[in-house]
Amino acid sequence: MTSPPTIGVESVSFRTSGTTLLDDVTCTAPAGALTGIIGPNGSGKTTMISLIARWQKPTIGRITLDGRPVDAWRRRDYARRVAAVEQHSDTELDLTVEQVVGLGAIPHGSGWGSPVDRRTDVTEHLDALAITGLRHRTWRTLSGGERQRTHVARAFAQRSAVLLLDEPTNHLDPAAAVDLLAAVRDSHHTVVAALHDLSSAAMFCDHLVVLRAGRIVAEGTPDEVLTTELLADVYGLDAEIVPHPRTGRPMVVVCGTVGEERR
Ligand SMILES: Nc1ncnc2c1ncn2[C@@H]1O[C@H](COP(=O)(O)OP(=O)(O)OP(=O)(O)O)[C@@H](O)[C@H]1O
Repeated sequence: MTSPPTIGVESVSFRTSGTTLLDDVTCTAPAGALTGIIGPNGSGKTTMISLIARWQKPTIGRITLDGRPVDAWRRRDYARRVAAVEQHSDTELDLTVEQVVGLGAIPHGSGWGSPVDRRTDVTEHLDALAITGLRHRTWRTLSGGERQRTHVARAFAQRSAVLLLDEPTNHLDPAAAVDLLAAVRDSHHTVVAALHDLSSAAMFCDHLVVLRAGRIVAEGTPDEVLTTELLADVYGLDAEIVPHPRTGRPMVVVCGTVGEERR
């Protein structure tokens, strides 16, 4: 794996079908860190991931890896450098878990069903996501959470420097969600993850970017960003931020919602 880059989003706007989905967004995902993109439904998190993944192009502005614009890479080289897991990614083919994870190596030219070192590689990623026991299970027999973990193992197998994850803890039970985010955080990728769960964002992210209606509202460490005022303003949540009794990291304690007048 090459060294993880810093991702720069520079004055990016994205418009489609006459609608502005992102409006003059500037933010950074620091190298080797886990950056969480948070914000209410429809605030532009998936759009941001799709632009960094190069699935769509910004209408204005640019996105860079270590200062180099993302469109400067050939498609195959970019696929080696950046692995992405979509929110509703699925596969039509009824592959086994081992084969799906092996698909991650395709940008490197080896594909699945190949030699012993590839099997070892796949085993390592199955272990990291605690799905070794599912190795020979076929896709259609997997639960939502098992599919999600398989997709992340596939992204690990891509041996890229950047991981883009759209709601990676979707479908996961609490322990599986914690294990997945811990594995991602410890993976030494530059990670950008769209997250809904504020407790997970507070616990695992090094850096947070907050979106509302396609605009950046705040950016910084969880300590800097997660405040009672911000959660009331952006989400309409009545919440307290208290230090975690063991780690000291901020913890979001939701008490209810606030009235319209406070938003
Ligand atoms: N092709 C499109 N044309 C018009 N509007 C779109 C299009 N695609 C997405 N949108 C709108 O853009 C906004 C941002 O969508 P996006 O999926 O990026 O939000 P999100 O923050 O990921 O939402 P969620 O948390 O619900 O997944 C939403 O209001 C969505 O309805």
